[in-house]
Amino acid sequence: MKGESKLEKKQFRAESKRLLDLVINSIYTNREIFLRELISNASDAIDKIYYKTLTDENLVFNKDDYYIKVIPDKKERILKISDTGIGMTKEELEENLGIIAKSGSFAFKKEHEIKEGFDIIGQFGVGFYSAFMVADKVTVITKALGSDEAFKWESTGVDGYIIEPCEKDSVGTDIILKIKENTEEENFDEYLEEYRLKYIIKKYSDFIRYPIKMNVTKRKLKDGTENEYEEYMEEEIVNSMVPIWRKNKNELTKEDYENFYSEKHYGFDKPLKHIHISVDGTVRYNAILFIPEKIPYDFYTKEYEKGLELYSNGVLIMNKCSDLLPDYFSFVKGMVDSEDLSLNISREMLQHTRQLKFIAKNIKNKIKNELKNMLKNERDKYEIFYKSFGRQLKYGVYSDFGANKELLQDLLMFYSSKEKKMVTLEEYVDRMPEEQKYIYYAVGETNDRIEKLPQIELVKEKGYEILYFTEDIDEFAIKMLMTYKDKEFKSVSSSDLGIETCENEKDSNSEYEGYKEVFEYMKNVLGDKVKDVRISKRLKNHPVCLSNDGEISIEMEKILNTMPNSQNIKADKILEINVNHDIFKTLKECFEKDKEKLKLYTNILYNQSLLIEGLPINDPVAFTNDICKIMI
Ligand SMILES: Nc1ncnc2c1ncn2[C@@H]1O[C@H](COP(=O)(O)OP(=O)(O)OP(=O)(O)O)[C@@H](O)[C@H]1O
Repeated sequence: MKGESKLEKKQFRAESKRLLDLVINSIYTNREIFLRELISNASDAIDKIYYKTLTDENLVFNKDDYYIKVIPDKKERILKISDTGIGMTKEELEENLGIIAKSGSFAFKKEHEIKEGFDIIGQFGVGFYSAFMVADKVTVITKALGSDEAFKWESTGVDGYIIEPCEKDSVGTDIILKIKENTEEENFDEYLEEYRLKYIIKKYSDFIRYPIKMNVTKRKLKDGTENEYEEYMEEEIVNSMVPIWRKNKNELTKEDYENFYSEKHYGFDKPLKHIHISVDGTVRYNAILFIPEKIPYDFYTKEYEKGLELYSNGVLIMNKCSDLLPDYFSFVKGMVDSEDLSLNISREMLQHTRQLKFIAKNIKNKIKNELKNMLKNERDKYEIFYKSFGRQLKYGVYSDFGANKELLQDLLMFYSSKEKKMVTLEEYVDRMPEEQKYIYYAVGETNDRIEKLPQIELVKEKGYEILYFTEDIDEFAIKMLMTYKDKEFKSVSSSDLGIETCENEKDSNSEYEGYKEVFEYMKNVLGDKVKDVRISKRLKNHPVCLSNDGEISIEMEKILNTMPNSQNIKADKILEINVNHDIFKTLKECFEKDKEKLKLYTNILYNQSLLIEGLPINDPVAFTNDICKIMI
């Protein structure tokens, strides 16, 4: 044996050199994942032993004998990752670590025709080399199952590797990394720090199914003293092994989910609702999703990143996989773990999105159903949710040209003039009187302000319910929706309300005929500020209001004009005059006797109608001067 121990320095194969360079410099965006890769390899190696014991009756798998140990040595700048897995023979060392991108695990899988339910993570054969991102030199000491020889593989990177026999007592593999010296840009010391290693293990490998052990520093009171402490080392299992999402729902309490929510830093609040999904179909996956109670501070900003954590068989692949959530459910937090994902080489992105698409669609429906159930059975909770995230659902109705409106329409709620609380569209439509043609809504800054709008008088008098829209997005979403259960939406400010007034049309028209000139004159005074001046059919007590013709409402004009690059979009405004109000007599008198006064009054009335609408007055100084003129 010893006679053979001539140093065999071998070159990596040519294509491997280039690949090694690629691994070290560009495949991974984050150095710390080297530990995830090495731990995944160790876990695979233990899986392989386990698999052998299933098929070889001479072997027994004693769970306690199988673990991974991470041992940092700050002084020597050494980080060692040991496992009690299957180990490698000399040939396997040569094959697996001499040719980059040759995955022994993939070959093992093929060779043993591994069936469902038994999963080995490695498949590309590059993970191991990520060690060179943090180490100058990597040494592998390994003894294969069933062999009494051990071998050492050593490399400092692109210049090749050596393999020589060595001593090792037990079956398994030690990966020994000589950690690089710090540079100006990079702090490599952190990969020797206990707390940092623990953090990385927890982050990426918490759910590896074998124990990952580490000796950790603890403190205790020194014997015979009252306040002197001494440090000692104790072995600890760092990972939690069985992930909560693989547990049976019945075993878990609300607190378990809440703890998971805060451990994972999904939010500082308590989740309003959790959804635990286990799917065992064509694509198998487990997921735990949360609907938060409170809006994350950056939720309605550009900085907010939606997405779910994505695990492949217990190993974290992506922190925020945005493809898993549609924008309208971007408030959902949580994770997905699947055994069936096709990963790409760095495990950072997914090569094929078919499985991911399937999972995303599934998740979307689950969230929708959960929200529907909440709305039906836990109304108070739903209202809390809606207060925080209702706006996002409305954006969902509006965006993508209304592609998701059907899915979301039953989740919408608005404040009702009648019920004095939030109601759904279904509730509104179900109690509509038979003769009511439209779903009426009014737009304003607050419910109180809408309540006082002159425009709502007629609809209210008719006894019809009005939905109050107080958020910018509301009217845009509703315009996209167009109808709900075949009922069209109608703004109380639109020129045609579709309500038959009590006075017959002829009467009011003849009245209009009589005063046509007055309105024509007023229209001329206002020029193109308004499209028309008309008799109001909706006003009961108030003298004037604005309404609009066409698709763009006055509220929409307001919102559109606050946007960058707004094209000064204008609603077609109608100045409506209440002919039953005394003001009308005054206007008529002025028309006959004092045209200058009629001009003055017209401008004042117009500006008043703007104020009621919450629109800016073009010339506030002129307006106050006009008011003064009538005071003196
Ligand atoms: N600790 C270990 N014990 C036994 N064999 C190992 C160990 N580490 C690596 N190997 C062998 O070396 C091969 C190459 O490892 P490497 O991490 O480069 O690729 P992989 O795990 O197969 O794929 P991936 O790129 O997905 O990580 C593995 O497939 C495995 O056969």
